[in-house]
Amino acid sequence: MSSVQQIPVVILAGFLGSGKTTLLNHLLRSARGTRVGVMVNDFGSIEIDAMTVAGQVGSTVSLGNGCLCCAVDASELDTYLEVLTRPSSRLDVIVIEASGLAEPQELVRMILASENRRVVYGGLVEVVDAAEFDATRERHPETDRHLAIADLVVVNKADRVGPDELRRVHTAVADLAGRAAVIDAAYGGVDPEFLFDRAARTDDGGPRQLTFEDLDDLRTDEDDHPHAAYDTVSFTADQPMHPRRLLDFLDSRPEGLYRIKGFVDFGAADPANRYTLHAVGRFLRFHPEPWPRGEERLTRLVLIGSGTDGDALHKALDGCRVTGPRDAPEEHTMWGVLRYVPEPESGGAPADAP
Ligand SMILES: Nc1nc2c(ncn2[C@@H]2O[C@H](COP(=O)(O)OP(=O)(O)OP(=O)(O)O)[C@@H](O)[C@H]2O)c(=O)[nH]1
Repeated sequence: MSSVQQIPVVILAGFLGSGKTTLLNHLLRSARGTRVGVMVNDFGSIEIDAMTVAGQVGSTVSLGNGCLCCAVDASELDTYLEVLTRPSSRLDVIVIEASGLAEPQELVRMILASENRRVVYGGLVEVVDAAEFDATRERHPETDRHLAIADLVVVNKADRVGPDELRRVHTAVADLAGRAAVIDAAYGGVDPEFLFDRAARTDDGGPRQLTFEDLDDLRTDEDDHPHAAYDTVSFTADQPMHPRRLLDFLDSRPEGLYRIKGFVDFGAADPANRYTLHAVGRFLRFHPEPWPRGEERLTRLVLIGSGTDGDALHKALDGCRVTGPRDAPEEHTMWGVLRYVPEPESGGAPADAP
């Protein structure tokens, strides 16, 4: 199977004035080497001046720091995704800022249904104004529905409420948000790592290659991002993983476990391929690709969440290892995994749409 470099598409939603643009500007500023493609409804609020505008063609703006912005409405979405996912755009992630009034599930559906093979859904991020939460819910009862389908909720404007009120809002949001991770922030100050992988880019600007240094090198220096506390767990195994047990683990992954990424070795169940695992919120995909020649057969995963129990996650993953010949997976156990492999011709959504 030929592998196609897939680009996560993250949808950023939230009510008018909740702080979406502020968060986006923060992400653009702190993305460092990662090339971010941005789609917004209008350029007005993006601090284009803060960056060097390298060139502008039609409604696409190419920014000096490697970002690409375009102004879209829904009918143009596919066209712009097509442009932004071209290898020549060399983007690592695309963020779509939904307008404050947009129904985010429509956008999520469009991304999941995209026939563009280079597109992979990167999650729905909902921004909530901590100081206006009750009032917003009252005026917009659909808030509850939006939170229920989010993969990550940012309780923004933490600076505008006291610690007790922040805790109360956080808890109320977490109750509504189901399995989404919930993080508090001021001025959108979330670690970009929560939304996308930092690119391990070679100096020649060549295509991005995810390395294990990249996976392991998750910053945890909270001084940098006081409001973005999260936990990461790295897991490595040199025994193959049991497909059914790993799927059981993934199907019941705990609340707050926002992202899982890495490679899985299923051993004799598919000796030819390693499986790239990409989970964001409730979204889960496996992408098989032939083992690179000479590559050590290891499973390596990084799990990122907020309020998760690292020891318990480690233990649960340890329990997914194949312990010996008598523990060999039964016939057909890979079928469960293959349900989460996109169809080669569509790249669309196989098992789980939100
Ligand atoms: N005090 C405080 N103000 C914030 C914070 N985040 C954003 N703001 C301010 O809130 C206002 C709205 O922020 P935006 O980022 O424009 O919000 P938005 O969700 O993009 O708004 P729309 O584009 O209208 O939907 C701006 O004046 C921001 O400076 C925060 O954490 N604390």
